[in-house]
Amino acid sequence: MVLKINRARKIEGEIEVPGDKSISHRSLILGALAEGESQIKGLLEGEDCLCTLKIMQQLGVEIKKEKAGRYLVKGRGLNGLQEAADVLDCGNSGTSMRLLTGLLAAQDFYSVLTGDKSLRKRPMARIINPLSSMGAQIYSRKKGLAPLTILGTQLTSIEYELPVASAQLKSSILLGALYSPKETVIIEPAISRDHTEKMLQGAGIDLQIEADRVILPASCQRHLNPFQIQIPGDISSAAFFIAAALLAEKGELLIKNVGINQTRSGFLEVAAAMGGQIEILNQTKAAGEATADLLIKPSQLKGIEIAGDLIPRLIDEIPIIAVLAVFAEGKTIIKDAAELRVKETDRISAVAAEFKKLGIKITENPDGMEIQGVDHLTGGVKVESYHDHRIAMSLAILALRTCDGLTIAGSEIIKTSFPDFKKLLEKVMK
Ligand SMILES: O=C(O)C1=C[C@@H](OP(=O)(O)O)[C@@H](O)[C@H](O)C1
Ligand SMILES: C=C(OP(=O)(O)O)C(=O)O
Repeated sequence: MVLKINRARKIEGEIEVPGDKSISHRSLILGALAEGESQIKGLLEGEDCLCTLKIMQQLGVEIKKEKAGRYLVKGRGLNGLQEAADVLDCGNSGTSMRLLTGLLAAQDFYSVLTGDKSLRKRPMARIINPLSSMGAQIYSRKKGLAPLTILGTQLTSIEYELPVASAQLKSSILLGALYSPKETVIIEPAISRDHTEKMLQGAGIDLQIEADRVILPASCQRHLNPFQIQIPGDISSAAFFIAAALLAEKGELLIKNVGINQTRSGFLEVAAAMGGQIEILNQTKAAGEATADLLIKPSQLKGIEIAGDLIPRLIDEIPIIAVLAVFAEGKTIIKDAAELRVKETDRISAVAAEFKKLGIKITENPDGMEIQGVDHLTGGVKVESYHDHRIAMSLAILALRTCDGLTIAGSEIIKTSFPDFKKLLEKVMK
């Protein structure tokens, strides 16, 4: 599917973005493991989360849709999942595959997890290795690639230092560790998103969080309480609209009810450091997660350096930060972000290749990129999504500042995380 986006000088209005993708996956999984019925409001109905939803149903969990975004999950307890009759398809979703592998490794049945062409190229050895040390029996294609075959078994605990700051890896180990009576310790090289920890604690699991580690104390009898959750708007989706409003010439955009959890909100810090005018209003907490309304005004941006521990706190926002950098004065340098090479596509080379088509000066480095700001972009060319939703949406926002717009090929992939992206963008383009 091809998406044509034209120049927009004014971005204005009041919107809400769909529910947080990370929290949506976790609500479905943890709801299924709870003892009783959980109610989820604001679930993201993007394809990634719908894959998790379908897999939980295949594992015997009853999940009822009451209305848009509102679901009842009939939890079966930690030991109530059933063997699925078929292969479990994670589609494009790394979160589904990595979290569910940890969970399924500890069940007393056999499972096979697969995914689309992109997911079958993404590294799974990072979860297979620690889970195998816990006793898991997981078989993969060469180099740890999916499909994965899992012969569920009793897992033991682990003390493990993560080789990368990855919330998927941390969560995968934690889900498996719930089934071990011994203590598990996970040490992080830098803080990654902590939704799993917050939600497990919220469901009554004793979990200790220290500066660089998460500890699941020994326990013979763990169980999860059912919960009610209102999922906040996804800051990773909001980032596209924040960028559109910052780069506009005129207007003002209010985005209501966005999750601003500290471990996720690095984008807001970067946008502010670049000179972006973003007011954080009506801060509150919903289900342990900080939320706020964001008021964004057109801003003159300047280039900065982005590196170190900040990277995991904005990892999915780097393609859209690269778009901000194109229209910032001076140079923006992004370092320590080699993880971008193993996302839905290699996001460093995808951004570099597509920006070069537009005449933007960008240098690709092994762990990041350097972008020189421009005054003016002609556009009028066809660019590619690389089957990556965040690349497609970043290019759509870039198009708003080109004279002749852009045509984005492969835009159907946007539905993995933001099905109404185009509709919402058209609503605020004036
Ligand atoms: O745990 C999660 O929900 C996610 C963690 C991040 O991946 P990594 O754990 O691979 O960094 C992020 O890129 C992904 O979109 C969602
Ligand atoms: C990397 C992403 O997701 P996942 O790893 O779940 O495919 C993303 O949404 O940008």
